[in-house]
Amino acid sequence: MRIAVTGRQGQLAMALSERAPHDMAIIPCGRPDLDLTQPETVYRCLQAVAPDLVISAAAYTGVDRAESEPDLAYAVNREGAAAVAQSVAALGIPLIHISTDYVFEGTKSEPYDEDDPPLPLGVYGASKLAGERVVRATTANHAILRTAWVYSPFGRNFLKTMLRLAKDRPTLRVVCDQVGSPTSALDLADGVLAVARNLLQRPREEDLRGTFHMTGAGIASWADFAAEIVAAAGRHGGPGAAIERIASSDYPTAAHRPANSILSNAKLGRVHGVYLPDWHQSTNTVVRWLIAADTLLEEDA
Ligand SMILES: NC(=O)C1=CN([C@@H]2O[C@H](COP(=O)(O)OP(=O)(O)OC[C@H]3O[C@@H](n4cnc5c(N)ncnc54)[C@H](OP(=O)(O)O)[C@@H]3O)[C@@H](O)[C@H]2O)C=CC1
Ligand SMILES: Cc1cn([C@H]2C[C@H](O)[C@@H](COP(=O)(O)OP(=O)(O)O[C@H]3O[C@@H](C)C(=O)[C@@H](O)[C@H]3O)O2)c(=O)[nH]c1=O
Ligand SMILES: [Mg+2]
Repeated sequence: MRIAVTGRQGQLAMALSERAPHDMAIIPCGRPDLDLTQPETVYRCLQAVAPDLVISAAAYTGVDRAESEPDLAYAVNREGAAAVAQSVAALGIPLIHISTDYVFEGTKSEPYDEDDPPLPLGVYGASKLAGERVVRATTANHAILRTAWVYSPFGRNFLKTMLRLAKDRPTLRVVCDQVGSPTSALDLADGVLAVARNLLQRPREEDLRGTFHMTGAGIASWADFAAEIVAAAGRHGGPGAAIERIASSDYPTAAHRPANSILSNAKLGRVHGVYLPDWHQSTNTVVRWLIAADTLLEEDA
């Protein structure tokens, strides 16, 4: 199976290359060959790659930056998604499109289901929701997978920020009134590839198509997640720090974020038979990986 993935250095794109089994070839497609802000490059690139399926992993992911760059956020997350969706429709192949918990307002007291009404609080979430809508309107042969709080050894993420800050500071101030499910990009890659296999092997099953939630098992506040990150760092000889639990009102940011980001993964399990592991163990795995890599770098120097 040939699988084209948009984005080269993105967390999920890197994790997909890392985790793909031998019968799946991952072909990363990125700038300048495939630029989501240049729609004509998208079809040209995907047609040349001639994949069996496309995973749309590239996106504008700067949540705070998007508030002051809405045009670019929409160009990538809506128009770029449209270009990918039109290309897969023309090629007659399935699409896996990745979306986010930030399409929700976060006021529900229970985990969000796929058919709960979205109401994004910021530009990033609104642009991603616009991308979902254009995918649904363009090709029926899709799975939209909403994930959340992605961390990995690659790219930029909260886990790496915490390890970096812990090197310089005795105390990290972290919000405790936003809850969600931290999701390792490596676990996410396994889940996405399992869905890809289902879509390719069962082309006529409509139930496998549509919108699904896919996050790590278990829940945490950002402060809980930070505490687990520094605890894992302590176990593996990394930097230590105390976590001060604060309210979102004491950590002003350009974008508002949902208080409840918890997504129900029940439909994904029932329909696709996919279950991601609990975030605690995966956090430990990623922290250990990063500290080992850092130690190697220091030995090189
Ligand atoms: N990170 C998170 O916490 C979450 C992410 N998501 C969604 O999951 C998906 C994967 O996220 P993640 O891997 O973390 O993203 P990253 O921010 O790590 O990577 C984004 C990727 O998008 C690429 N990209 C940005 N602009 C363009 C463009 N104009 N043309 C082509 N490529 C572009 C980047 O390219 P380059 O390699 O050149 O830099 C990069 O590879 C995204 O759809 C995101 O919205 C959903 C929930 C949580
Ligand atoms: C760095 C830092 C952040 N925070 C807060 C700010 C924010 O409310 C929360 C998370 O901050 P971040 O900016 O790292 O995370 P953020 O960019 O909001 O992460 C989001 O990214 C997009 C792409 C998604 O799709 C979401 O699922 C989610 O993962 O933690 C602290 O309280 N203390 C800190 O030192
Ligand atoms: Mg951020």
